[in-house]
Amino acid sequence: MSTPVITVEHGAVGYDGRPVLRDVSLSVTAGEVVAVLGANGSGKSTLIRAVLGLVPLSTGTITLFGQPQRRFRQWQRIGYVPQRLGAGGGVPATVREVVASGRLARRGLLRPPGTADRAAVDDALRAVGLADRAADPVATLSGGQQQRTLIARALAGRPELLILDEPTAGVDAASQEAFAGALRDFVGDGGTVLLVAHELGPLRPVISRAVVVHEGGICHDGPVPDPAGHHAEPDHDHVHPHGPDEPAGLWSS
Ligand SMILES: Nc1ncnc2c1ncn2[C@@H]1O[C@H](COP(=O)(O)OP(=O)(O)OP(=O)(O)O)[C@@H](O)[C@H]1O
Repeated sequence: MSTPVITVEHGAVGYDGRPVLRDVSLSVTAGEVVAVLGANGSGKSTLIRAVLGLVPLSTGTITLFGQPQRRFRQWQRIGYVPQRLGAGGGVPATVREVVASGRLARRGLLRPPGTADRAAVDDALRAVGLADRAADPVATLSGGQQQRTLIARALAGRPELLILDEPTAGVDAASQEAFAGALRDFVGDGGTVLLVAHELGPLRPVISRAVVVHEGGICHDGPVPDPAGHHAEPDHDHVHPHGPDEPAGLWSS
């Protein structure tokens, strides 16, 4: 069997002494698309930030591509798209410039972009359906298109593992479809994906496994669970309390 791309063993994370994740174990193998689901504040972002080494584990271990995280130096193998901070107004850069910045770790700051860099940027723009917007300032794009630009930036680095925090939250349907297609191509080329999501929408057929975080632990690891009955309806507003046996807010809270 191939070496897992990500292994978390008995991982715990706390902020200011307050535990957020307790005894979390997770393994992701090459070619998987794993969705991390769970209610607001359950610790989904914390889990992927721990994998990326952005927050330290208080106990437990993480390995990346078979190497202990603390000794891992090949961060260019991983592309990361953080949670969107809202409309990023005032960014004067063009779409191409933002996507090209995803090549910096590969080529080094002092070397001018070469043919391979330009090809990687073109491929990434095409993958997310933004080739025709390459010359436009990012600020003139819709929120969904801006999010696609950030995904293209991560893809331009030609990572083997893509980690995304709520890539489709608040994103228009066309962008969600474009992103699902880009993910499918990325995985078809041998990539591995770990993403946080609230609603899977068009991503659902691309997801191979779901991990549900609940009260600091993983309460489900397996096939994508069905959103229970009316919870799947877009206008369901979650004003009622959840039943005792339902992982509260599986899809949203
Ligand atoms: N840097 C931080 N310092 C202190 N507490 C934090 C920090 N980041 C997150 N938390 C807290 O840790 C808990 C888990 O947060 P996290 O962002 O991991 O949850 P989440 O499941 O990703 O939530 P959401 O769906 O709202 O993005 C929350 O109670 C949050 O307030």
